[in-house]
Amino acid sequence: MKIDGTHYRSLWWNAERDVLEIIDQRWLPHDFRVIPVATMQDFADAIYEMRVRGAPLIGATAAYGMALAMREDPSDANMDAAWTFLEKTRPTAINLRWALDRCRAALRPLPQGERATAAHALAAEIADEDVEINRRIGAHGLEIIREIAAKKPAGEPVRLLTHCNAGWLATVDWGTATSPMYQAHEAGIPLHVWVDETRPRNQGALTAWELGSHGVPHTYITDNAGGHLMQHGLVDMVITGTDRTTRQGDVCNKIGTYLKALAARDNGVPFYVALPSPTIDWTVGDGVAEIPIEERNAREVTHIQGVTDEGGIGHVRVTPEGTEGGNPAFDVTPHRLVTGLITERGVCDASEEGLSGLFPEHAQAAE
Ligand SMILES: CSC[C@H]1O[C@H](OP(=O)(O)O)[C@H](O)[C@@H]1O
Repeated sequence: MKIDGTHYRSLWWNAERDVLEIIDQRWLPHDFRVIPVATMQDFADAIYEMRVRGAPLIGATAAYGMALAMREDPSDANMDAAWTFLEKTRPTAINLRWALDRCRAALRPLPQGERATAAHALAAEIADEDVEINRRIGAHGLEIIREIAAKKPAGEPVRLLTHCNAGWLATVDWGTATSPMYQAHEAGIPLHVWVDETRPRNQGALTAWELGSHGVPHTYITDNAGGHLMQHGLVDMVITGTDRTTRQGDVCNKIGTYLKALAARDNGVPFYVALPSPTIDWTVGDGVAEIPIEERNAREVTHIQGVTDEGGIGHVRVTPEGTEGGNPAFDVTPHRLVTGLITERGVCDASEEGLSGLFPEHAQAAE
């Protein structure tokens, strides 16, 4: 992703300072701050406080956290302690556990003296893989956008609606839902993106910041406007990310996604989900019944963050003093409402057959 002409990933290893550096997303879009992640507590805070956020980016961050743990103490006991310490930071995005499990499986068989080097290499590999997975998702999603564009008068934009930020900032690079947008834009296909604000943390502002940096036309809308826009034929396609998709294609994503899917179905608008395979939880069938939904601090709902008149970043309370807030951070869209899953291996139906067709190695393992 380019920021003022400079390419950035969302996290990177600073070899000179021998430390992981991240973009601290808590202050975006108003303030671009890069911070080091130097201790295990820094890693836990970075994930829980959403300094880094987004399922794939959380996974890559956790892998670097395991690498730090192996530098500090490469014992089995510390590996398990690091796994537990990091895994408990956020319960819903499966990429966190996926990355920690992958690290532990790769490191456990190694002599302790080799673990720190191997862990660091694996974290870098997971980050690089994420970039390539998302690039491929973009290429497959581009073809869907291209098909929609071909049916429109020349020059008329393809109108996409997206919820939350499944963008470059939610991954190491490209984004998942935004990758097809970036690639379509670069291919010269006219786009217009309706960007859901996505209360309560307003990750839509991150998406607006990204799209603006990339020159993609967009409009920031309230979460409740999408159904109206679809009713009036102003949306050609909905595309979102996911934090965990089950083997039968149920999609867990930011709270409010389910409502968008319902409106899309009611208005005949295709609803696609950009799905990197590490976000598939092959152990879960029924997402509504089985996926743990993170309940975050009510202050995220009772207050809102923004730039104050003095130019600083502050919070204001939007509710009466003493009003209780409820803050489930995700919901689950049943696979019946999903038009298709855009993975790095291609597009498939949101079904066990669809996913096992693209990922037979997992289907066989489950038998
Ligand atoms: C590419 S996955 C992004 C996914 O993660 C977001 O959640 P959060 O901002 O709480 O980490 C949101 O659900 C996005 O769709």
